[in-house]
Amino acid sequence: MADSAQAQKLVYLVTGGCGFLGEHVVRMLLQREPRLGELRVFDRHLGPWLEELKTGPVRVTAIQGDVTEAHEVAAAVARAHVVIHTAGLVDVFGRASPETIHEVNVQGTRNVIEACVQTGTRFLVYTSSMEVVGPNTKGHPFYRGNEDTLYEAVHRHPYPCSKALAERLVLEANGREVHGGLPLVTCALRPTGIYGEGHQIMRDFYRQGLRLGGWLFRAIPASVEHGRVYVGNVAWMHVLAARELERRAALMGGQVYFCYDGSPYKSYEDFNMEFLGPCGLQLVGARPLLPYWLLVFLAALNALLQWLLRPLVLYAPLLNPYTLAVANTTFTVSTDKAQRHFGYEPLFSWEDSRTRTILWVQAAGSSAQ
Ligand SMILES: NC(=O)C1=CN([C@@H]2O[C@H](COP(=O)(O)OP(=O)(O)OC[C@H]3O[C@@H](n4cnc5c(N)ncnc54)[C@H](O)[C@@H]3O)[C@@H](O)[C@H]2O)C=CC1
Ligand SMILES: C[C@H](CCCC(C)(C)O)[C@H]1CC[C@H]2[C@@H]3[C@H](O)CC4=CC(=O)CC[C@]4(C)[C@H]3CC[C@]12C
Repeated sequence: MADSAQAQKLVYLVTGGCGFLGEHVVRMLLQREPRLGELRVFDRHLGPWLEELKTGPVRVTAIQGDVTEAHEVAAAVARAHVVIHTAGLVDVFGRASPETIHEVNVQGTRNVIEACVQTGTRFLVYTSSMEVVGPNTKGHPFYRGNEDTLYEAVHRHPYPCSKALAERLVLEANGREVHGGLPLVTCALRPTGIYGEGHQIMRDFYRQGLRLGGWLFRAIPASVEHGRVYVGNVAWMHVLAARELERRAALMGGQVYFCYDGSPYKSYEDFNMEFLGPCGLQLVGARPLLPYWLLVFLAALNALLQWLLRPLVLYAPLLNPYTLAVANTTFTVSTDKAQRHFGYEPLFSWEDSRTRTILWVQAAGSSAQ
């Protein structure tokens, strides 16, 4: 990736490239990375849509593999210039065991780092999460904070614990000598709640609203702000960070960046209504319909039922003590660090992001009828 080799075509690897974010990163690279020569898409479950990408000018290599298998990761990383590591087990509902979440998110990330070191890949962008910071177990608000905001990050849930550990591994690996003698350059991007085309929870809320005759019921006070960011902008930020890591290695290496764009600050439910409203749903209640103590009780009941039923069936509803705490705690970011460090500007305006998401919800909803 030296200046003298401007014309050199680069090999990129995207782990988790068939997930919600990963697919957008893959498509964004193909559209907006002129130096791309080969794109390797690594995932445990490959999507059929990859086939259509194989007919374009860039060589697209689909690799079915598991990040917890070090040899599979090493084979995929070999001779890649850049790795974008988005693969992860996103589970805050108790579907997977804490051990599995740790294995995929922490050991999987360790495998990616070691593969870079062994094979001589120098540039690694890691998809971290706002959850690395908070909300913490004490429910402290994080109001329009940035990467330097002091906040007591206390985690107990396996998902944020695993993301925090993995992020630390990635940042500590910055500067390690890779095969060939040059230093590894790493950075971590921390999206807040991502929305956009492919967002399964949004689709589930839409279907639930349709089942309830077009109504959704407010559970969280409108005053609780929740940070959200459009998937296209998160993908764009990954592409830009990956592109700039070499030129700005001294500045960007070992750094974290929140993902942000022009999406408005709103409560989780009011924000969802920006898309679900135009699709015909209504949110009932200016205030939560149930008292908070009752939600806490129901969340605890769900947790108990999940535990009791586990030997028989997987019971994993949206409401549990952890999701309630996250949804009910203000967490919003306000920063320009990515702009200052690598020239990031959102590619999609809020209006574009909103329109694209509405069209997707409508299509996803009608295909479910
Ligand atoms: N969805 C969100 O709101 C946020 C997500 N993130 C992070 O973004 C990344 C992507 O998340 P999403 O796209 O939402 O999730 P997703 O579940 O849609 O995508 C994750 C992808 O990783 C793959 N994967 C899982 N385990 C694997 C394994 N053992 N080996 C290989 N591939 C494996 C899955 O098959 C899937 O395609 C994750 O690292 C997540 O922690 C961060 C902040 C917010
Ligand atoms: C499922 C929650 C909303 C339901 C609340 C209820 C039952 C009261 O209506 C979601 C609220 C906030 C979401 C999380 C947040 O966006 C931050 C995240 C970051 C990640 O890295 C992964 C996903 C998530 C934890 C996200 C998960 C769903 C919510 C808890």
